[in-house]
Amino acid sequence: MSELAINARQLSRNFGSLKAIQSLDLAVEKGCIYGFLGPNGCGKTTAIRLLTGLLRPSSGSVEVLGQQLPKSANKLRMEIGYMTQKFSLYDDLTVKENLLFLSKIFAIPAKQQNKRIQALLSLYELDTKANQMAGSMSGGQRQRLALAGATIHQPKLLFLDEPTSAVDPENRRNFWEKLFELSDQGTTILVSSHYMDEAERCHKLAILEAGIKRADGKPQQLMEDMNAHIVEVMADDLRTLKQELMHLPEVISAAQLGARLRVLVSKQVKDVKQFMLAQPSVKATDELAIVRPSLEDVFVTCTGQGRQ
Ligand SMILES: Nc1ncnc2c1ncn2[C@@H]1O[C@H](COP(=O)(O)OP(=O)(O)OP(=O)(O)O)[C@@H](O)[C@H]1O
Repeated sequence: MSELAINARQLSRNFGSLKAIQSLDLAVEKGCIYGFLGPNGCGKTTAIRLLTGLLRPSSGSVEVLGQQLPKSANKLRMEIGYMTQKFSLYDDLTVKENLLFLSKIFAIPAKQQNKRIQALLSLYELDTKANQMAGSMSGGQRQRLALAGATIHQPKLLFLDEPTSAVDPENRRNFWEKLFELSDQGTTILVSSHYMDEAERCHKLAILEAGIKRADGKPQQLMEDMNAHIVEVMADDLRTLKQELMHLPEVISAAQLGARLRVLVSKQVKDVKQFMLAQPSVKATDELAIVRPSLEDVFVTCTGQGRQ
């Protein structure tokens, strides 16, 4: 087995009576991009804060880069990078000043600071922005600066909390290119997201709901192991059909996608076409197609979101 960058056992954190994280077991292999996928409030930030040593667990244990948390939190600070959900740099400092400030915090020797900053400015395409106030940059530029800041000390392990929630698809794609480059160089990355396409790019991921890990594994494996058939139906009255289907215990979810209804049916049903044709709103002439699962289907199946 590969070495683990993160090894959490039965990790829990309560806030009063709220169980924000419950009995989380997590094994993140070194060099991997690991995703936390889940809706708002499911505990992604809390889990990240526990894994960075910023928050103490109510119970359970965490080992990060071979060291116990929270005991070794200070020592680990130099080995991990953390890009928080909100832009955490200074709006009223220039791009270069922000990086210079961070290089001092992370005790980069004075002689190396300039070289490291220039390398980051070039890598994150910020050369022409070096003297611009961070507060006046676009969302994509701020995000690249935040990543430059989080990696200034070349951490072995990088935590990114919903890093692309405020940027357009092209900037998101570019950002992921940078993450793959970091991963290729051996950095382990744990990234939280609620975007399915983003989760699909991860080597492995965990699906969280209400503080509980509902599933984990490689995205492809999670899709292959799904305990549901997926049928797309083209019928005249999709709204009525949807209402009809949602009353059936075998139906996990039904979502309209343009002119089709995408229906997830439990694998307890052996012949899913026959099952669909037995519904009053489905006619024998309606188009029915069994399709391959997506990560969103996995998510809906293991969190019960489709029934809400
Ligand atoms: N310091 C705190 N005190 C009390 N409750 C908290 C605290 N931090 C988090 N919580 C609660 O714990 C739950 C999980 O919050 P968390 O921020 O970890 O979720 P999240 O998945 O990161 O959400 P989002 O995607 O909206 O950032 C929420 O119900 C939140 O209100």
